Amino acid sequence: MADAVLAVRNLCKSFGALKATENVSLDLKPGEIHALIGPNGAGKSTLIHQIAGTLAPDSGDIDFLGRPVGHLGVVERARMGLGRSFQVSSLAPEFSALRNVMLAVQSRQGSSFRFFRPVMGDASLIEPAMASLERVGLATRARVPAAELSHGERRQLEIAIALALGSQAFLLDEPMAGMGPEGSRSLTGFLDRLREEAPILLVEHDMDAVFALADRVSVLVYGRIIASGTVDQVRTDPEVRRAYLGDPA
Ligand SMILES: Nc1ncnc2c1ncn2[C@@H]1O[C@H](COP(=O)(O)OP(=O)(O)OP(=O)(O)O)[C@@H](O)[C@H]1O
Repeated sequence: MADAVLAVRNLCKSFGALKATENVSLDLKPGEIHALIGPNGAGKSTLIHQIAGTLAPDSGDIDFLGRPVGHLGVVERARMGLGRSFQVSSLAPEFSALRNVMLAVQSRQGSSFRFFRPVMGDASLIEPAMASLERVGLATRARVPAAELSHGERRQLEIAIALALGSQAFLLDEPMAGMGPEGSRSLTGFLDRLREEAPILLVEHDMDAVFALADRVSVLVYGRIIASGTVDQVRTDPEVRRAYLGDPA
């Protein structure tokens, strides 16, 4: 798949006798949301960990932006623009939204000579940080401490940070977790726009969100992908209905 941003081929990972990832192949193309769904314990998080680099696969290949990344650590993959978000919160709650993003811009610039300079007065940090906040629709909330933002706004702030760090693809593990119906709806609208910034591999149990957002859906059961296709293809697949969605008949 020449134009895939992310390509996973024949990935395998066992924990003792348990095959948590069994020969999984999938890809992520520019501009798309590819949802990964499946019952509890299917191996979704284990797969995301292997792609992000926090867990080593037993075998298989991972290519990102056309380069093999399987041998790289999590920090190197993140530096290349593989952005994982929402499970390990990187926010400093007492700092404003702006300051949180400025710290990300500063770490991307990686210039240690800035160390003794006050972050808040530094125009070369403010401009790109405000631009990231604007991209996620949080510019008007720039001065609000992260702790005072709503749950959904904190998700947006995490994405602004990921964008400031140069993310070229997002690995989102259950972004809707802990959100009420209104929060879920507004985060769904946000993710719908975010795909234009970078494609998203989305692990999510909220089927309303998945069916509203996904260009493609892959269904993972006991570590294996049992179906992959459009929302309609997957929804009507008899094996998927049996194994996961529940057949009303
Ligand atoms: N470090 C580990 N050591 C041993 N077994 C593990 C480890 N991590 C995960 N597992 C097992 O691997 C399987 C897949 O777990 P995983 O958390 O990836 O599933 P999941 O699809 O993300 O589940 P959920 O939807 O509940 O988050 C489970 O049986 C789990 O108990």
